[in-house]
Amino acid sequence: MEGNLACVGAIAALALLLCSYIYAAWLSPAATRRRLRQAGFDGPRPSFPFGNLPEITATLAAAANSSKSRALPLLPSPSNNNVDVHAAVFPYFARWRQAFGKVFVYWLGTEPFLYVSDPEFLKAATAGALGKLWGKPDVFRRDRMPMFGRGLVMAEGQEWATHRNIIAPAFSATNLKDMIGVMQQTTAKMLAQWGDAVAAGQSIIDVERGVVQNAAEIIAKASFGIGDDDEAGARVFLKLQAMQAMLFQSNRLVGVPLARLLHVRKTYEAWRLGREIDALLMDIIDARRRRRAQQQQGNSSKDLLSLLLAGSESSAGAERRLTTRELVDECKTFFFGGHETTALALSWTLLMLAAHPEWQEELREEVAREVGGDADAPLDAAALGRLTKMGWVMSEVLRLYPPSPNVQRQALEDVVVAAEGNNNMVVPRGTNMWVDVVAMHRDASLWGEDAQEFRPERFARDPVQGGCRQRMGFLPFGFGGRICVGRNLTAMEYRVVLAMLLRRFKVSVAPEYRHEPRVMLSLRPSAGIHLRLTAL
Ligand code: HEM
Repeated sequence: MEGNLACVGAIAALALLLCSYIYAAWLSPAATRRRLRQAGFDGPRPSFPFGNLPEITATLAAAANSSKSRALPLLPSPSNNNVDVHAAVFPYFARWRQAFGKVFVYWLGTEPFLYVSDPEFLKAATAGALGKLWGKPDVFRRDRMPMFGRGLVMAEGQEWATHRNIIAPAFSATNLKDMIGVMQQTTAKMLAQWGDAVAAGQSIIDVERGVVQNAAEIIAKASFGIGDDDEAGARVFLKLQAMQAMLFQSNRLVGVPLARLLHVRKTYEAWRLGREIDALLMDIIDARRRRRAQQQQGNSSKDLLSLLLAGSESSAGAERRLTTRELVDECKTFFFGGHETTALALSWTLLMLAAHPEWQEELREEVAREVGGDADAPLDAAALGRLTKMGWVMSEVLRLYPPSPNVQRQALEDVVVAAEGNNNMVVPRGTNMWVDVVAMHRDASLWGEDAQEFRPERFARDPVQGGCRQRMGFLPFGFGGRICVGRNLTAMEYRVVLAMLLRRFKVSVAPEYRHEPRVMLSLRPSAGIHLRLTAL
């Protein structure tokens, strides 16, 4: 009798599981699809359970197969003016945009995505009070957990607001000034290595590789004060890099039900490495807390971790202290969110300056004028702040090659978007939004006929928007309350590294460089950026 009851119980539990699976994987997406169609959103036809992933994969494979002939010209020429980076990195979006316009719906597995490359629509859907109706997509949360944990990038609601209030002040101009020394010291090491290579006759350098490694070291030192001779720090740094490499390789079927089962080994590996990193960071943080307590606030460290510890203990941030666990996640967030993005901005800049020697010379002159020519003298924040032309160049590079090529949201509630002619459109709760930053940044209807060209002077006329015809058309750091918290740190690091480099070397494009930008989380070169360096 008891055996029968247990059997019935197990069958009922299984049936319940099956029903909830059918609801989540099939019925609920089908209802959302109907509602999106009724609201007037068109798009390519999805199939169950992969959505539009097969078409995305096939388009990318076709592009990769013909990649030998697909290198783009760096500059348009009479024989080849196909400089359309957007079509090269997102061929499927480029095709769907032609068919369905700048706003449409596509599906990753059973997850609906509202594709947006129209700044007017974006404003109508997110401005003012509507901003609160959008959170971060659940579908990416699990995949990104090993990198960001519950850090600021992933936090929601009151939790996010509390963390942001404690973290934002750490990135103030005054605090960042104290990090210039670390940036200068680390960069000097990289430049010395390049100098040795050039002196030994190896003048062609993959600058992307060096700049990424340099940025990783800077962020590790700036975030949690890891010194060159710090053993625990060095271990955590190597493991963070290993985790980055591993997550990078796993090409997951986002949104496809049960697809995680295909990646059990990688998921386990990421989890194991994640636990090791967490344990090392916890030790570092606990030791720092103890040191702070002994020195009674007299700690001389000026890294982000110290500032967060101080911020979460001071009266200004007294709503709540960040726990050690939360601090671990924030340190990881700074590492994964902060170094590669900054390094890519710098790498693409070096390429642009190599291809536009007149701008390279302009910046070199500006550095000599404002910062001085002594390569060993300490840099100061005021002088770096006067590098106006360098600021235009940074904005123009972030426009043409935004390291974060998209921004994502998910509707926490039904969102009513006011459309033309009083036709309100309802975006159903749970719908994800994919803002195609690359498409908007290269749209001739927003930027003019020279949209594909490198013209930093557009930011001389309009330093904030670069002359973009719509307010939300330039979004290298995202938008709204969730705009990148680290953008001032990036601006500072960019100026330090570029000023030091331009004083020491001239750069030109090496014959082996192939211009094949691609997207793997970030917008990056396919095989490094090879430049010829000439010592000055
Ligand atoms: C060129 C460099 C960088 C780029 C292009 C970039 C881009 C972005 C973008 C697009 C977002 C999402 C904004 C949104 O959802 O609307 C973001 C958020 C964020 N970034 Fe950056 N970022 C850069 C540098 C950094 C640095 C140096 C750090 C820290 C050290 C950092 C930390 C963060 C954090 C913590 C968030 C989450 C903010 C929140 O949700 O409140 N980023 N960044």
